[in-house]
Amino acid sequence: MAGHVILIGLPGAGKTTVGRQLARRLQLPFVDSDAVIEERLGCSIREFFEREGEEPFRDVEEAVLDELTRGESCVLSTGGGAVLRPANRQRLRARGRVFYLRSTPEELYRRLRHDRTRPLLQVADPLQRLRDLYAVRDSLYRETAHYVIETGRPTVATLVNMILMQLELGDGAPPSVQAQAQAHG
Ligand SMILES: Nc1ncnc2c1ncn2[C@@H]1O[C@H](COP(=O)(O)OP(=O)(O)OP(=O)(O)O)[C@@H](O)[C@H]1O
Ligand SMILES: O=C(O)C1=C[C@@H](O)[C@@H](O)[C@H](O)C1
Ligand SMILES: [Mg+2]
Repeated sequence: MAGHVILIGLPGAGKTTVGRQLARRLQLPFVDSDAVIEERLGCSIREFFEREGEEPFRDVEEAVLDELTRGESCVLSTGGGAVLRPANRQRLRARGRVFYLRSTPEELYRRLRHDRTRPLLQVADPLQRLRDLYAVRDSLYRETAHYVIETGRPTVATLVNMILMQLELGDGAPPSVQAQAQAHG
């Protein structure tokens, strides 16, 4: 199977965790755009955010996403904010099969409540922050994605299988089949 498999979703959605296992199953390289960005910046995203602010970070992110989606086929785990810029949304959708790993803000909070690495969540009320991010971004993820995968209950291994199943359905799968498969989440 040629082409990029691209995972999008909020912080904690499982893009890195699911992406690594999926890449193993597909025998494709796994690439985490946040890791590539940090390599390029020579510091953590958190440090860069604190020093330079969000827009300079988004500029680097857009350039890296453009580069990675023009490169060799891989499973690409994107940063949570990758869908914020229209140019990113168009490129991701045009250059790969895009999966939105969807979770509720409450579930994401349970997964990340002890995390100190995600800059957007270093606030007094991280749950409210996740709710705010979800309110803004859910529609952007849906607009970008070819498939929505509900991640609340299945194990990571099951999620990987669900994605593999969707990939085997291929580009020509009728919307009703896709919707049915989505509903199994
Ligand atoms: N489907 C899942 N069920 C339960 N826990 C999960 C699931 N997916 C991921 N996790 C856990 O949630 C945490 C965050 O997962 P992960 O780092 O993969 O998210 P991410 O989408 O890559 O986040 P970010 O956008 O911040 O990089 C990890 O501790 C991971 O083990
Ligand atoms: O949700 C976001 O906007 C972000 C998520 C992370 O993956 C990083 O890309 C960065 O911390 C920004
Ligand atoms: Mg990640």
